Amino acid sequence: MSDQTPLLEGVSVSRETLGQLRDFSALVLKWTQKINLISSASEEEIWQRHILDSAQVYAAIPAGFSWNTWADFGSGGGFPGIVIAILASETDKNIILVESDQRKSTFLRTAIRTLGLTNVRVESRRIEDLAPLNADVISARALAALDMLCAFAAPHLADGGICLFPKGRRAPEEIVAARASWTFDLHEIPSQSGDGTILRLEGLTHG
Ligand SMILES: C[S@@+](CC[C@H](N)C(=O)[O-])C[C@H]1O[C@@H](n2cnc3c(N)ncnc32)[C@H](O)[C@@H]1O
Repeated sequence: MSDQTPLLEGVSVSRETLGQLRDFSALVLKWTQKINLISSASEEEIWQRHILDSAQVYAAIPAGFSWNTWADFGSGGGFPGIVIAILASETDKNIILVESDQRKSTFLRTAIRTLGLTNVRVESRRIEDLAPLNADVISARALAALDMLCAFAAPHLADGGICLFPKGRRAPEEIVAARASWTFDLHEIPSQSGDGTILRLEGLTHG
């Protein structure tokens, strides 16, 4: 394996992986001119606000936690799902991207093909219509409020599975609202790329 370059705290990547992240970033910038994949379109911004922001979701996996299947809900332009697939591309793990918008799903499949990723597939349908995924990790960025994310995730979590949800300033209110219907152990991991938090939920159950 080639030398590792630090991407952010807890994540170092090979030169090949760094190249794939750059290629993906260029692909998003190209496609976002036609379909609205991200709000900010400058090259510098995409790296900080989207690539690194997604990479830190990967870094939020607890040390020693063993996983095989990661599902990313509402993947949109591939954040964090494609970034996770790139970071895990040198492992034997499986990533599932769930995205209901057909044009975005087409983009995701194009990115997977262009980057030569073999560890990731797209479910082009609504989360509500999925058969149980039995995922060890479920992520979702900018998809819904926390109580709704819990409802989306619960049927698809494997025993001992965890959720990773990046959140902004409204996190405290969303946590209170979610606790009215859901029980979970919560770890709040400060963002390295902005002023948000990654919420890590363990032991999610209804009630
Ligand atoms: C605001 S975008 C966020 C995209 C990406 N996660 C990001 O952070 O850049 C939300 C995405 O979720 C998708 N989406 C919304 N509701 C969904 C559902 N019920 N099932 C599957 N995808 C959904 C939308 O099509 C959209 O692409």
